[in-house]
Amino acid sequence: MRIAVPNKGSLSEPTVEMLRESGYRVRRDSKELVVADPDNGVEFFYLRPRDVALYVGRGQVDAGVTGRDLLLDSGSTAGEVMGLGFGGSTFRFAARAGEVSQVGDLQGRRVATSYATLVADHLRGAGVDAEVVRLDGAVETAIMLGVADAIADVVETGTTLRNQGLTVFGDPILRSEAVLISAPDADARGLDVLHRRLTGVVRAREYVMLDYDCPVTLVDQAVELTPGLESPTVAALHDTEWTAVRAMVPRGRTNQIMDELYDLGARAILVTEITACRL
Ligand SMILES: Nc1ncnc2c1ncn2[C@@H]1O[C@H](COP(=O)(O)OP(=O)(O)OP(=O)(O)O)[C@@H](O)[C@H]1O
Ligand SMILES: O=P(O)(O)OC[C@H]1O[C@H](OP(=O)(O)OP(=O)(O)O)[C@H](O)[C@@H]1O
Ligand SMILES: [Mg+2]
Repeated sequence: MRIAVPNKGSLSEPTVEMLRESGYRVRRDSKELVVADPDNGVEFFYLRPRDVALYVGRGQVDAGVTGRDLLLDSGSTAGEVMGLGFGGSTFRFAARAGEVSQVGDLQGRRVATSYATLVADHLRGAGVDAEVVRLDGAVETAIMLGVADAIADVVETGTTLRNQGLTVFGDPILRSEAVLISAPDADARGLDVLHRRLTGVVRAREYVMLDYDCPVTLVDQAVELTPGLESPTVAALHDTEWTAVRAMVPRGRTNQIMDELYDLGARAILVTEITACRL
């Protein structure tokens, strides 16, 4: 089983971290390009994020991690297996405020981007005939320097656009995140294990483990707030008027649930991270 991993850029470190949490061997320094993990029967290839989809699409590696936007721009036949919940961004058009306000206004004009295939496909789909100017990066500057009338680029916080006095227009072209991709003829067993392990980490990040003590008389109300997955663990305490409850709760609601439990009368409410799981 061969797996491609981004060697640089925004997706690299979070991917390495996720693979580590999934029990795989990862590189020790950023110059290592190939890492053998014989215990798991895997070889990792650290490649440019943009090249991952090409290798996977040609079947030279079985699977890889890249951005959905990079996958679509590559034109590769690799397929998306799952979203990994990090590296989130939107892909958007932007221009100087007032100059271009909808995609139709791009007719006959110039759009700078590092994602030329993705943008050309989108413009074609919208029936707009515009010149796509392919740049390597820092595309926000292309308007100021007179190379383009608009840009299409990754927007995460929007800081880069704001700094250049640019405003987004039109609907987002794409919502992207890091994705696991696979070759059509990938090693099915290896891919299955990888998929399951990554899912275990992605799901674990969506939850935390909550432990608390609750008066026995209130336990039914408490477990309504923390129903867990199948059912919460309810265990006896030495003091028979109290009981201990343990349940997974959605991470995003942790503090709200803690407040509600406290108001109800629960005490010693503790939150613990879950690093991996099989649900
Ligand atoms: N703030 C961000 N800037 C750029 N890409 C981002 C950002 N957040 C998430 N991404 C995602 O990272 C991928 C691009 O990674 P890539 O390594 O090519 O560029 P990068 O992170 O901008 O690195 P660099 O430009 O320094 O080489 C895309 O899938 C993109 O959606
Ligand atoms: O919305 P923001 O949080 O500002 O992030 C988006 C910016 O970050 C990336 O640039 P990067 O730093 O990778 O430089 P590059 O354009 O040279 O790739 C991307 O191309 C945008 O310019
Ligand atoms: Mg970049």
